[in-house]
Amino acid sequence: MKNEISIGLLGLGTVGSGVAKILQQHQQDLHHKLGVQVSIKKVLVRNNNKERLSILDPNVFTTDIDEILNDSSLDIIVEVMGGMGEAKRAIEEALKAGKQVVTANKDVMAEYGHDLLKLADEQKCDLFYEASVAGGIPIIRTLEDGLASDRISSLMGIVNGTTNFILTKMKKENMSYEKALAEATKLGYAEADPSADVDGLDAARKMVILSSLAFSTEVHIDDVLVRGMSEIQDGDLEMANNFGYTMKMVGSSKKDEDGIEVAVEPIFLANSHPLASVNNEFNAVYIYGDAVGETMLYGPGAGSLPTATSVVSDIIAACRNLLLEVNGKRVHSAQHERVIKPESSRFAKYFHRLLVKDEVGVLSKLTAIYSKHGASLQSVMQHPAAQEGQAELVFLTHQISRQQHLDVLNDLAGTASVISHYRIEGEETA
Ligand SMILES: NC(=O)C1=CN([C@@H]2O[C@H](COP(=O)(O)OP(=O)(O)OC[C@H]3O[C@@H](n4cnc5c(N)ncnc54)[C@H](OP(=O)(O)O)[C@@H]3O)[C@@H](O)[C@H]2O)C=CC1
Ligand SMILES: N[C@@H](CC=O)C(=O)O
Ligand code: NA
Repeated sequence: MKNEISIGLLGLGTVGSGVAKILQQHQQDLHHKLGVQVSIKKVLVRNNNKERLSILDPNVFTTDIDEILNDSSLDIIVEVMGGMGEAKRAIEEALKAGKQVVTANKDVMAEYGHDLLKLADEQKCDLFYEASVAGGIPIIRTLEDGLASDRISSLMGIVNGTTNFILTKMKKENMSYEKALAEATKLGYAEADPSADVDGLDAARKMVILSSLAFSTEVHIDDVLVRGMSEIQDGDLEMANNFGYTMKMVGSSKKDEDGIEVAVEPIFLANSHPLASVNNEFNAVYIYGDAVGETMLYGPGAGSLPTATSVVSDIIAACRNLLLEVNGKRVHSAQHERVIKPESSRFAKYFHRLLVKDEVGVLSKLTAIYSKHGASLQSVMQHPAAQEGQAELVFLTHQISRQQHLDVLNDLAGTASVISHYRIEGEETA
């Protein structure tokens, strides 16, 4: 019977330092819960001249990743380096060496997760990745265990803390986009390359992970429609508010008889929707299951200690499995064939903001385009444009297919310039 479980920690940055703090400061709690000592035996750092966490033994640090991966005395490898190539190799090598792996790396799990989970199954090892999506929120475990009995038909999530922080500051404090991004970066929310956050790729990777789990299907990153923060134009946030909506960067996944659709984009979200009140770096995932109905998980999606709680929760799960000798018992093979919906089968309401010449006949030309594509209009509004002789027109459609939406935008080109356009989710309050 083991009386100590040894950890190799790859990376001591925002998340890694949080993991070290929790493991060191909660030693007694962990010993009580597990009946064994959980010890950090090796820590990978980039160089030895940086100041180190004083709570760690100075002898644990190394700059040689293979010293850790080849150390047969280590039971669990915790990958919190970030990035792709080196992190993926480390996870692979650790699994092949029969070690349990915990990672926070949504980049690797989105791109290579299906194969790595199969390798974990073959090696009878645990590969846990709770922290990879929605930081401190136990969404992976909820989908794998809590809702395992249900059939999930849709997910909608605010799963990127950086962009949610930016949109909150822009709306509530009238802060500039640039200042809000700089603040999110300083607070440790943003990726090493923040373009992954603001261009939507970070959220897209998380939606791949969530959708694959929720629909038991091998969803790929290329299946995700991604639109980033650059789509948002001056005045859009205020316009959303005027119509009873809040702009949010939302990841959404739906599955029905026509297949799966996954998207990450800025949308108009009805103020009455629970996700509309999720602010700052907080995340939330709103799930609809056939049996459970609507349920939502909410919490910090980024930050050192919140994310580290998910990493340590996975470490505890791996420790428990080690002590019971049941590691690698989760079956990860996808149950369903991957069928991705065509644009013509994806339905939503849309917001179109157009700039037109302020002259007679323009409106009838535009409405003719909508009717040509069978796109039913809920409302049309005109606003003064900045430039003399021009006007802004806003069209809100009823539920139309994405194909109709794209066809209308394409035909508008001759009569109007499209300032911005967004999907609308939820019913705005009257
Ligand atoms: N920050 C957050 O809130 C969240 C982060 N994550 C994920 O957690 C992981 C870690 O993120 P985070 O802690 O924020 O990132 P950081 O950049 O803060 O930390 C990564 C650490 O790993 C070190 N490192 C990277 N590669 C190597 C290497 N080859 N050899 C030695 N050291 C290396 C870095 O050193 P150096 O600084 O010298 O480059 C750095 O100290 C990422 O996958 C991220 O996506 C997930 C959820 C939330
Ligand atoms: N950069 C990410 C960190 C957590 O995954 C985010 O902003 O959510
Ligand atoms: Na999580």
